[in-house]
Amino acid sequence: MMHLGISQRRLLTRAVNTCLTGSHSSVRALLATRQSASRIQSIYWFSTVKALSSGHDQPIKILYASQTGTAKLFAYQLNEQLTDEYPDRNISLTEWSQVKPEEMLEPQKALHVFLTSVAGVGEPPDNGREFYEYIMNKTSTDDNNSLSGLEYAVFGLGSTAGHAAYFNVIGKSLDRRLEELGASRIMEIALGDDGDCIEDDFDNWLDGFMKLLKENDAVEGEQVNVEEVIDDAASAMDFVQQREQIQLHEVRHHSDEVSSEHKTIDKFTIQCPGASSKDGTRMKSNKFPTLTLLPKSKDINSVAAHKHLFHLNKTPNQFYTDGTVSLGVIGNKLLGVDAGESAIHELKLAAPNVTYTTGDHLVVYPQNSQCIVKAYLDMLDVDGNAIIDEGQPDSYPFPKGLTIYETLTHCVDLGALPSPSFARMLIGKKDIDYKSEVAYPRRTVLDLALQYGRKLSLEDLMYQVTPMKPRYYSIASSNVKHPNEIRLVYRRVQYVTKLGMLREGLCTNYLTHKGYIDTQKHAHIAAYVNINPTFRLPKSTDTPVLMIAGGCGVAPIRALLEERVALVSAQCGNLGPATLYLGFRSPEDEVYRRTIEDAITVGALSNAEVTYSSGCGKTALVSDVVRQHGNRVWDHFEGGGVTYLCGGARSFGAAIESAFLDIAQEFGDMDFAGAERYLRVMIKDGRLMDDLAD
Ligand SMILES: Cc1cc2nc3c(=O)[nH]c(=O)nc-3n(C[C@H](O)[C@H](O)[C@H](O)COP(=O)(O)O)c2cc1C
Repeated sequence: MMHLGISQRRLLTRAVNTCLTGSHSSVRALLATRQSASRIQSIYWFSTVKALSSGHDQPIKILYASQTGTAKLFAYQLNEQLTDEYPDRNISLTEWSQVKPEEMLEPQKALHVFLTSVAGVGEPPDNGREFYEYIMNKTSTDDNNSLSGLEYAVFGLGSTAGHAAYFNVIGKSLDRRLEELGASRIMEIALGDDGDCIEDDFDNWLDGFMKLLKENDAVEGEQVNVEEVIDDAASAMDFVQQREQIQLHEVRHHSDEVSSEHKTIDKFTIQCPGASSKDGTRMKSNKFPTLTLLPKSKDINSVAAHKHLFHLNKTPNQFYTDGTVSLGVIGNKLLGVDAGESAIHELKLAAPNVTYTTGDHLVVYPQNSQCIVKAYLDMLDVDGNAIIDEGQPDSYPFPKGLTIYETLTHCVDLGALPSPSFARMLIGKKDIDYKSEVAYPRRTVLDLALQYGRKLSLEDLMYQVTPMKPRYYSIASSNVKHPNEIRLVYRRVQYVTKLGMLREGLCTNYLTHKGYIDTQKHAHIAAYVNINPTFRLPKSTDTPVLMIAGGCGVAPIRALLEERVALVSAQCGNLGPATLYLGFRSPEDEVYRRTIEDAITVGALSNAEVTYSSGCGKTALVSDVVRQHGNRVWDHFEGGGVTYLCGGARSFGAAIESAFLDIAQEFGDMDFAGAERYLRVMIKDGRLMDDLAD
C-alpha cells in the first residue's frame, strides 16, 4: 500500500515538509500520547539555559542529521539567514557524518547549533548515528572529554502524530547529554512537530535564535536596547518585503562578454544564455548568488530530460541514496475497478537484482509532472534546456550540471508548501498566519506567486524551494514467492482544498502515470529497499498469527499471506492458525478477495472477516468487529500469538488500539493503566507489530 497510507509510514516522506499531512505512527506511540506531554515537561523543567557569552564574531557551526531532508532544509535556511545577517562571521554548515565525531565539537571556538530528526522509531537518522553514539558514550570524567566552554542550541525534529512515546527523543537526549558533559545550553531546546506544522515551529525557533544573537551583540557594547532589537527584527522583515519586489540588475554572464547593446538596455536583467526572453536576459535575485547557465541544444521534451539521475551516481553530485536502482514497471492496474478515481492500484515491478525480505519498504523517487514543471518555467522566464553550470557555489543545494528542466523535474518538490519565510516573501507581508494562509489551504509556491502577482527569479526559487524527498511504500509481495519482483499497493491521492484547488499526491500520481504497456520496453522508476526488521513473520511457523488491516494497509498483509502460502507449498513444518480482520470503504473498494480465499483453501489462513464502512446494507468498522471478537483476541494474546496492525495511523490505528485496551481490561481483568502496560510488553516482545501511516 502506499501508502499513502502506510507507506507513508515512513512516508514520512511525505510530508515531511507539509503541515498536517501524512505521518508515520506506531502502537507504542499511540499508547504513549497521553503520557508524553507531561513527561517531556518534566524532563525540561529543570534544564538550564546560560547566557550566551561568546563574542559576536564567534564562528557558528550548524550541524545537522537528517533522514528525509527536513533537518537539512532547515539547516540550509538557518545558514542563509545567518550569512545574510552576519556576512563577516564564519558560519559553517556540516552534516554529522561529514566529519569524524571527535572532530565535530570545538569548545570555546564556536557556537554549535544542532538540528536532528528521529528516524526508525526512536533511532537517530542514518547520517547521524555515528556521532550520536559517540556523544552518548562519551564520558565526562576524563578532562579531555569535557565539553566545558562549548555553547550550544538544539532544534529537534520529530512527530507527535505517530511517535508520541519517542517524540523528539534524539534531539532531547543530545541536548541533555551535552549539558551533562559540561557544555552550556544557550537556548531551550525546540521540539519541532512534523505531526502538526513543523515549518511554523522552526520559524518561531529561528526568530528566537536570531533575537538572542542580536541581544548578545547588544550586550557586547553596541548599545542596542530591547526596542532596537525588535526594530531590527522588523527591519529584517522589511528587507524580506523589499526582496519580493525583485529588483533587476545588469550583470555579466560568468564567462561571456556582455555586448554593448545589452549593457545599455538591460538595466534590470541578467544577460544569460538560459533566458527564454528574446533579448537573452532574465530576472536576477538581489539576494541569492546568480546561477550561471549554459545553453543546451536538446529540446526539453527529449527523452534525455526525463531520464533518471543515475548518471550522477558516484559523483559529488549524486542524487540517489546508495542502493537505488531502476525498476521496470511490468504491471500497473486498478484493483477495484468500480471504486472510482481513488481506487486501490497495484504496481508490479521487475526487481531481478534487488534483495528484500517480506515486510520491508520500497522507497520511491517521484518526479514532478511535466505540466507543473512547464508552469514554473513560464513563471521563471528561463529556458528549461539551459544547464545549471558545475561552477555554482557550494551553497547551491541541488546537483550541478543538470538542465533546469531536469532539476525542476527530479530535485525539488513543486507540490510542497513554501517555508514561512518564502511564503512571506511571496505574499509580501511580514505578518502572515502561516497555518491559515498557507499550510491548511495547502498553497504552493506557484499558487502564491500567481495569486500575488509575483515574478520569481530562478535563484529565489532554487535557494528556497523544498527539496524532493523519496516516498516510502510497504512492499506487498513476499520475497519467498517472488524473489525477482516487487509489488506495491497504493491509492491515488486527489482532493480539492478549501479554496477549491485540485491537489494531487505527487508520488501516487507519478506512479499512476507509469502505465504498463505490454512490450519489452518498460517504464522505470528509481527506488531502493528499506529494511524493516521490526515487521516480520514469526520465526516459528506454528505461532498463531492475527492480522488486522484497513484500506491500503492490506499491502503488507498481502505480503504475509503470500509468504504463508509459499510456506504451505514448501511444506515448511506446521503452520499455526491465522486470522484476518480487514476493512474497506465499500464492497467496490475491496481488493484481494481471491488471494484471501486461496489462502484459506490451502490452509495458510484459518479465517477472515472483511467489513465495509459504507456502501452496503451491513456496515461495520474493523474496530467494532475486533471488540465483538474480544474473547478470541484475548485468547490469541494470552496464547503467545503475534499480531500485525496495518493501515491509517490517526483513525484506524487509534481505533484498534482503543479496542485492544478495552479487551485487555474486560478479559484480562485489569484497569486502564494495566491494559496499557500489557500492550507495551507485547510491543517490546515483538508480539504486536505495526505498519501504520497517514
Ligand atoms: C522511519 C521514520 C521513523 C520516525 N520515527 C520517529 C520517532 O520515533 N519519533 C519522532 O518524534 N519522530 C519520528 N519520525 C518523524 C521524523 O523525525 C520527522 O518527520 C522529521 O521531521 C523528519 O526529519 P528529516 O526529514 O530531517 O529526517 C520518524 C520518521 C520516519 C521517516
